Amino acid sequence: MKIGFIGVGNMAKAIINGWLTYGEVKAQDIFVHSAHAQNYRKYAFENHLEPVDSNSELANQAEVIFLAVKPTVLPSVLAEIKEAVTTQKRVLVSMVSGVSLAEIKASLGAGNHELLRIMPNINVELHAGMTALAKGEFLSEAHFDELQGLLNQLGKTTLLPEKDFSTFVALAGSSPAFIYLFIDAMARAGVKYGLTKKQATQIAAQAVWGSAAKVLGTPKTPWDLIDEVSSPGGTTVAGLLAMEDAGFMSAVVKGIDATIAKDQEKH
Ligand SMILES: NC(=O)C1=CN([C@@H]2O[C@H](COP(=O)(O)OP(=O)(O)OC[C@H]3O[C@@H](n4cnc5c(N)ncnc54)[C@H](OP(=O)(O)O)[C@@H]3O)[C@@H](O)[C@H]2O)C=CC1
Ligand SMILES: O=C(O)[C@@H]1CCC=N1
Repeated sequence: MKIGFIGVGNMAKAIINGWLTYGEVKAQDIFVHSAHAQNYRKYAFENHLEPVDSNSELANQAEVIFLAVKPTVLPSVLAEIKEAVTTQKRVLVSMVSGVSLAEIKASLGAGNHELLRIMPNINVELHAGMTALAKGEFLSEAHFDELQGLLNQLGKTTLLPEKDFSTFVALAGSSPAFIYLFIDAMARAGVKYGLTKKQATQIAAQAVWGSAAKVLGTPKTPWDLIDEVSSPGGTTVAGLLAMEDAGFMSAVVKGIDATIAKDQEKH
């Protein structure tokens, strides 16, 4: 399957790098175009991908087209590729946050366009991603199975109604940044008590990684696990109560609220 990427920024590169690392998709089957020739040509050259001169030419060459541009750029991109997508019956996969399948369909005009909306996160590069999928009404089962198979190789996927995509953006699309913030805050506290930033960051990141693995591998709830770590009269409960006193849980929920509100703003 020949796969094209319109936009080769952070998210597109994470997906492409994830596939290339384990050879799931051949480099010569990946076509790329972005706003600046020096960017997409350099990346294509370094990774033996196929650079293409325009969005419309990419739509002529690739059977499946991943839309990996910012929401504000999407309307002009869809206008450029509309003819090729319609006449050549291309499959479109949009990872653009806040833009529904209905909006994409409306921009493309008449035709039974095969569409898939996805919301990946940056961890796909390490095959530890979390990606939501919403099928367009005309997407064939065969194309859906093939694309889900490719995305499953990059981590976990889940089918999700589009109405829940904004919540998913907060919990998985944007949340790596929130978790980096938590790791950095822990590490900074380590520095306060004399550790080097490098060592403190490694210690905090390993603790987060192991804790996430534990949550994923047990039927117990996080609350059960919190109790297992909290010895009576011990250090953990003292730390937990001080964090809650400073509003830890409501700070997290406020961050999620703001992320969802931003995703739902019209562009
Ligand atoms: N970053 C993330 O973790 C996630 C991002 N997303 C979504 O993915 C999309 C891309 O995000 P991200 O990769 O972070 O953004 P970046 O800013 O890193 O990349 C945007 C890309 O769009 C390209 N571009 C801009 N204008 C055009 C155009 N007219 N035609 C073709 N390409 C164009 C840019 O080109 P150039 O490089 O040449 O300037 C760049 O490669 C967004 O909609 C975002 O919501 C979804 C989930 C997670
Ligand atoms: O910040 C953003 O808008 C995108 C969506 C999810 C992650 N990055």
